[in-house]
Amino acid sequence: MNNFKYTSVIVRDVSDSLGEAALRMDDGPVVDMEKVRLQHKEYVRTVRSLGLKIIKMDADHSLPDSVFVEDPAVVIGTTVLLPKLGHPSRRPETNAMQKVFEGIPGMKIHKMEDIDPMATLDGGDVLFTGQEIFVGQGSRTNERGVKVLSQVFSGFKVTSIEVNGHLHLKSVCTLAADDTIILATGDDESTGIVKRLQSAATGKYKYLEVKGKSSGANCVYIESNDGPTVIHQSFSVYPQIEQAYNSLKGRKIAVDTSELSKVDGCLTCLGIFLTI
Ligand SMILES: CN(C)C(=N)NCCC[C@H](N)C(=O)O
Ligand SMILES: [Zn+2]
Repeated sequence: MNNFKYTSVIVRDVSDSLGEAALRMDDGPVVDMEKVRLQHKEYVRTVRSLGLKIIKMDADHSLPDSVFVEDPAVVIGTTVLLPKLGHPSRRPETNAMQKVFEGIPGMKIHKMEDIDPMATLDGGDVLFTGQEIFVGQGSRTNERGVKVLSQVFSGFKVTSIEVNGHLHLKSVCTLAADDTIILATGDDESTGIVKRLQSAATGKYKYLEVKGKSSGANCVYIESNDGPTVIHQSFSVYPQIEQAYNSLKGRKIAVDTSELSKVDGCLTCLGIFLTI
């Protein structure tokens, strides 16, 4: 199975309450809701332009973080884990997510709540490389969540990486090609996290390091009929990442999620990619 040849992507419209109620690690500038909607629209237009079918979920204005669909679902092939989200305010997002997967023929659905009610996990902590799974253990994902993940995806080696100072594992590293992991080394915490990942890795990878704001290392890698594509942050907002991304084969497309980054969002958060 080609792990990154996606056919469709699940996205969810921005909740009106994002600006005033989304979770955020630090109090910073207010969110410009007009700009957030435009940036999200551009993201959806971009993934659609790659020939992917868009499965769009309606906004839920009572769930300010629900645009970040990556967290309430982990999908590999036809197996989906619906985790119990680390932050209580986000747990109701699972209901609508479960309904979406119940409507997709052939998906095998596992609910973390049913397996171990004490386990928690956010999908943003799960980095699947095609060869193995790395999972961040930190403020949202606990040891029991890692255990459930390993049981559900028992066909892959699962390695837990301690995450501190950042929201998720994928806030500091993601897959930029089927053999390349891009790593943020702009601050001590991200450098520590990515060093732990590199020393624990069993797969053979090329590593690309980027300085500056760690979310510059958050990108979406997609294989389609006309080759590989990487969706990355804009070089004008993240000048230090340009050289690393330009060294990658295939198409590169910039999508600016600078507004969403005010509430710790990034590129991988916005879509669940399916290969079915
Ligand atoms: C890879 N990343 C960072 C994610 N998958 N999720 C971002 C969630 C942000 C949201 N305000 C929260 O704090 O939950
Ligand atoms: Zn994210």
